[in-house]
Amino acid sequence: MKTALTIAGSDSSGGAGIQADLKTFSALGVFGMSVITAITAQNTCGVTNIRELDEEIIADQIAAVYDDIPVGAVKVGMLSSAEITRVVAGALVKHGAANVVVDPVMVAKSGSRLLKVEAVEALIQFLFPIADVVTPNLHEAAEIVGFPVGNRASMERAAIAIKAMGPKYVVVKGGHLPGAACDLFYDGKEFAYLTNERIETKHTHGTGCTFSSAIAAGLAKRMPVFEAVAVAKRYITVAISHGFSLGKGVGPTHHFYELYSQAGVVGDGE
Ligand SMILES: Nc1ncnc2c1ncn2[C@@H]1O[C@H](COP(=O)(O)OP(=O)(O)O)[C@@H](O)[C@H]1O
Ligand SMILES: Cc1ncc(COP(=O)(O)O)c(N)n1
Repeated sequence: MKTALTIAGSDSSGGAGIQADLKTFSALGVFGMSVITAITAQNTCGVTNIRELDEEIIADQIAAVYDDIPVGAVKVGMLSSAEITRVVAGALVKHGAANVVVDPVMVAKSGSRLLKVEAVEALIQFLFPIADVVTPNLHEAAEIVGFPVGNRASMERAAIAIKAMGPKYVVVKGGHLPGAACDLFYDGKEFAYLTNERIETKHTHGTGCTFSSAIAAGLAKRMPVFEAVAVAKRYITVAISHGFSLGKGVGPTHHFYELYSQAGVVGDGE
């Protein structure tokens, strides 16, 4: 059985964070494990409270998993603070983590901050150098590089600047661009665009979490990185096209094994 670990925040409404990650792992036929960094009181309308866990229990969760179970890939999501970021990076180094996907989660779709402004520097300093893939959206890319990112030319400049911070691959997500949903993949040499038609829906809660977990699932299945990203792009497109209205606000993406096997996104799940 292939395994993947998510290190992220809990979303009580089940659409994003740890919950979206575990649903994605399951739908893609990978055994999911989780380390919780923070608990959000959250629903489709927004985040009403955040409680960070202390660094000791975060490090102990990571040790409990790595000391016992082979981890095929790890996805890192919400880290909340600079201290948590440092502890997670240190633990991943200590345990020799491989196939590290970092989704630099900063702000929820509803506008609440999920990573303190002063923690962005720690993310760049401690986690980017050990990341295989980093997956910023346009807003996160801009906050990381310090210039606006809003079209293909600036996405390419941002990808080059982020690559120089240490990750092996960068995917700048263009979900917030006008027009097609166009993501930029950069390996340090060439750019490749992964493009799908924009799906007209407001139900996009958890899209970034789902996409980065799907990449981790592909890496856990030992796919080459570009293939894992391409499969994740197909997965997120199907997940958004079956997104649905739940609650009063922004509904979630859909994760259902049968759907993905019919769409040819997953095999037999090994
Ligand atoms: N309306 C949409 N239609 C199709 N794909 C989308 C749509 N919105 C986002 N995506 C895709 O979903 C993934 C997550 O992107 P994005 O929304 O930019 O990230 P985040 O959730 O971190 O803000 C990307 O592959 C992006 O292209
Ligand atoms: C706990 C948690 N983690 C991450 C997100 C970002 O969600 P999205 O994938 O919609 O950007 C979120 N809303 N809550």
